[in-house]
Amino acid sequence: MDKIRVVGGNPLKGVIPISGAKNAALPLMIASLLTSDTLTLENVPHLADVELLLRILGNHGVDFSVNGRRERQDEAYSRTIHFTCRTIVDTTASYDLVRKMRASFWVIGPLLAREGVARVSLPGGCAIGTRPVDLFIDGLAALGAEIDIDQGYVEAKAPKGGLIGARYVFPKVSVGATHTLMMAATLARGTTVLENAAREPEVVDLANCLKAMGAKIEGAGTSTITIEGVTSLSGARHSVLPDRIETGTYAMAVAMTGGDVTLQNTNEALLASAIEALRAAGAEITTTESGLHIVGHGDDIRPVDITTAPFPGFPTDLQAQFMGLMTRAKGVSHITETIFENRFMHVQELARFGARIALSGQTATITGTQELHGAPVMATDLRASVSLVIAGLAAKGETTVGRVYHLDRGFERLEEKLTRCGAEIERIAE
Ligand SMILES: CC(=O)N[C@H]1[C@@H](OP(=O)(O)OP(=O)(O)OC[C@H]2O[C@@H](n3ccc(=O)[nH]c3=O)[C@H](O)[C@@H]2O)O[C@H](CO)[C@@H](O)[C@@H]1O
Ligand SMILES: C=C(OP(=O)(O)O)C(=O)O
Repeated sequence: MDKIRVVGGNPLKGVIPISGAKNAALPLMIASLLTSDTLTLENVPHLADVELLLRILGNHGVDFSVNGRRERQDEAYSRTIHFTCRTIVDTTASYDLVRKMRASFWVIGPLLAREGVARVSLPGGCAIGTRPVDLFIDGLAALGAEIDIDQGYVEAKAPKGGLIGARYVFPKVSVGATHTLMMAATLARGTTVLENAAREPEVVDLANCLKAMGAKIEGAGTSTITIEGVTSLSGARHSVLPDRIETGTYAMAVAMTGGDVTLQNTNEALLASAIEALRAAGAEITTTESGLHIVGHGDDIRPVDITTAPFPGFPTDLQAQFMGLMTRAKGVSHITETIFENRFMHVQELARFGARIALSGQTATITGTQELHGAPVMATDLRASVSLVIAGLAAKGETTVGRVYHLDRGFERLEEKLTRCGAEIERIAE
């Protein structure tokens, strides 16, 4: 199993191109199941989750072809992928594949909408909480689907004539259930109104792509989304939006190492709450023509309290990285996690660097220390693992991070991007 070796102490300096967002690319790829025409997606990141979803979609009957492109060294490796699903050949998504990635469960919406039937294994994904699927089941049932759970599979059947538009109020904000119900409703008869819907930029990106395919959707980006069903969708060409979590992660790495970096192909509006927290911590952040310029003061980080919340709140996917930053703050900070009940697995690993963190319920209290020391640590999930890499960049001495397959799920060319900014980081094959 590969490891990442980091020797800390170098401030990051240079340019980092931001890739297309994993969490937008996945639902966009799934949308290809809704049409027999070709959906072309540009700026698709090269990640393990994307490759796995290509396999899953292939099993359902999606043909795809990939064009790679990288014109300049400082550009992200941007891929354009053409997806064509002339007919759905299998409406079952198996345990073997779906258990590896939460988002693969979302195929249930398009399969049901287009074929009237779907059998999808209960999902897996990062072990950051129990992550039930009750909202998907209740929402699809509101659209008229009959749903059973049998042997770990959700079996869904649409009424004769297809799903029927309805009003559904999410009892809790869910990104995945919003994506899934929005996709399902595009081909339902009549109007669907989703209330208390997720407002994440990835939901807006999916809605924009679905609209380009002929769907009638209003209100994406607000908590009420209205979808008027159409009889069929066509192909389209769409570019995946920039990865706001990758943006925030590198911004925090720069703040923590006291660097000076331009993040290209991204924008502040995607992560305003995280930028506000970074500024409060002392990082200087300005908007450039095509991205953000960050200057960090690694020995002068101010403590900042944050609480994670659905967009536009502070993203849970940046919580671990912000905790890494706070371990070097001059004072005490508090981080409260409200989205996932078990998303503090990085705490015991950060402690190996000499960080002082106390946990009480859903709140971590971090007492900053000026000096972190490199250590062997273990990645536990995607965002936790990158918090260990950035702590390693700021620590004195050598760090090795085990189980890097977590990182490969969501960070495109991490070592390359960091090396080009002066970091001493390499992958060791074992
Ligand atoms: C691939 C992808 O885009 N993953 C993101 C997505 O995950 P994902 O879509 O899985 O997260 P959700 O927004 O659904 O989860 C939010 C909360 O709702 C709960 N819930 C969700 C569905 C349900 O049926 N019942 C229920 O109780 C979850 O357990 C969690 O406590 O949004 C999360 C929250 O921003 C991010 O951390 C993930 O990176
Ligand atoms: C938690 C994440 O992914 P998933 O929802 O696929 O587990 C993530 O992207 O941080």
